Amino acid sequence: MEPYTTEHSSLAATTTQSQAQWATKAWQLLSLVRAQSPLIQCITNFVSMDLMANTLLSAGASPAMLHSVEELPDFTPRASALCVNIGTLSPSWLPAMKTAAELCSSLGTPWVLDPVAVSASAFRVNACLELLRLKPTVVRGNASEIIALSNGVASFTQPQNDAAKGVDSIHESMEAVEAAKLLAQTSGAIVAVSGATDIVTDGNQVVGAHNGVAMMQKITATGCSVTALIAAFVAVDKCHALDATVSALAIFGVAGELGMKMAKGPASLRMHLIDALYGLDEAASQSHVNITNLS
Ligand SMILES: Nc1ncnc2c1ncn2[C@@H]1O[C@H](COP(=O)(O)OP(=O)(O)OP(=O)(O)O)[C@@H](O)[C@H]1O
Ligand SMILES: Cc1ncsc1CCO
Ligand SMILES: [Mg+2]
Repeated sequence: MEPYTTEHSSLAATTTQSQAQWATKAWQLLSLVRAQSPLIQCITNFVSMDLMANTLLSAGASPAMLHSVEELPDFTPRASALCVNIGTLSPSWLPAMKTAAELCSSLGTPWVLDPVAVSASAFRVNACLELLRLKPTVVRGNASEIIALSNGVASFTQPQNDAAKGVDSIHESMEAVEAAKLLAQTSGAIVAVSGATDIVTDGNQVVGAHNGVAMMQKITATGCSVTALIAAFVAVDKCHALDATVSALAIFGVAGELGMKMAKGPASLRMHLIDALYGLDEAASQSHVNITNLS
């Protein structure tokens, strides 16, 4: 296999990549994660810690769930990327999230924000707006979260998200394309919307990953976990954050598809998805990764 490095110009982001080229890229980035085992600091919710850490491990990365503000000056500079997730946010956690994000931004370390249930409260919206000011490399949410956050950024108020169901989306990802583009333009982040088609945009280019199975929504924290996987992929290809983001989403989706062949329901899918991610090979990547340029 031809080695993939950030200097590898033939695989630089373009709007005209074929599906086969995207599949090659996704496989090469997964291979880089396995080879480099980037240290990924996760400041995340209590629900997701286990699945997130196991997702990172099975992909070849090295997770560390450190969130004490006292440790950040020592530890965060050693991380290759940071994942911040507000799922079970409380006031005592926010300073650590902000301090870690500030450290990463000042060090040029990529960091990724997951705005879980952002429309649930004014506290969450304000926390996300403060975190967005610290320049995340990527924001990944479900469609309802990205629509709400994009509206919140535009109006600087708590979004009216009439029927949001807590952490679960009530919108399809394709409904959030314009909100994602606006959020990317206003924040400077790559924005990813998970769903049947995962949408990724830099505010101009829009790419879709058409992998995964619907039952992944029935396992809590699959979204949180793919956000951490995005952090691992961006860690090994900092210069192409859009490509790394869509590759991580596609690879996680492929693991879901392969895992589903052996699963009987959400609990066994959770186990088989992790096994499939661990064992995913080049042939499966080439035949299953389904990324297309949507604009
Ligand atoms: N209808 C679907 N078909 C295929 N894959 C899907 C579908 N919906 C979601 N997924 C996949 O499931 C994973 C989780 O996405 P989801 O949108 O459910 O995240 P989320 O709502 O943030 O989850 P959580 O908050 O529980 O972590 C992603 O990898 C996504 O691609
Ligand atoms: C269920 C749940 N509640 C807060 S965070 C979380 C995990 C999925 O986002
Ligand atoms: Mg979520």
